[in-house]
Amino acid sequence: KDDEATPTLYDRLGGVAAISAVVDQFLTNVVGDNVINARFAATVASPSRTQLLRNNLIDQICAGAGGPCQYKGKTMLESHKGMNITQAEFNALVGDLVAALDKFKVPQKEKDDLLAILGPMQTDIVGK
Ligand code: HEM
Repeated sequence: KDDEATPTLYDRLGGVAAISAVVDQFLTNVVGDNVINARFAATVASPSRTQLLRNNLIDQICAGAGGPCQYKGKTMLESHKGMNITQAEFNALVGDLVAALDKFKVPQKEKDDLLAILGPMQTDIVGK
């Protein structure tokens, strides 16, 4: 029966409102993270650009988790090409995301499931 099906990660995370709150905390963490915040200086200096990144991240996580959103941004390869992002920078960003998930007490299973969606994107982001 439908209502006995395993809920999607989207539902288990708490829907788009909960995802938006995590993304906002994540962006706050990134801005305070000296390992990577210089990468986002131009973004943070522009409210419209910050807004676009926020919306793209929410849509990306919502859609990846099986929610009713559509990611409208560039591919991960396109958006990070030419940046030469290091593994250490990638790990720092993931750490900022985990800290945001922890702040909202997202359970280990849901953290693992989300990181399993985002982790493989590393191949299109690091060293490009
Ligand atoms: C799993 C890891 C990551 C994900 C899911 C991710 C996701 C995204 C998304 C959705 C965008 C917007 C694409 C668009 O504008 O169409 C973006 C842009 C960007 N990302 Fe990442 N990213 C990741 C890792 C990183 C890392 C490690 C860095 C650098 C330390 C980084 C730096 C940037 C920058 C500077 C932009 C451009 C923002 C702007 O247009 O103002 N990303 N990323």
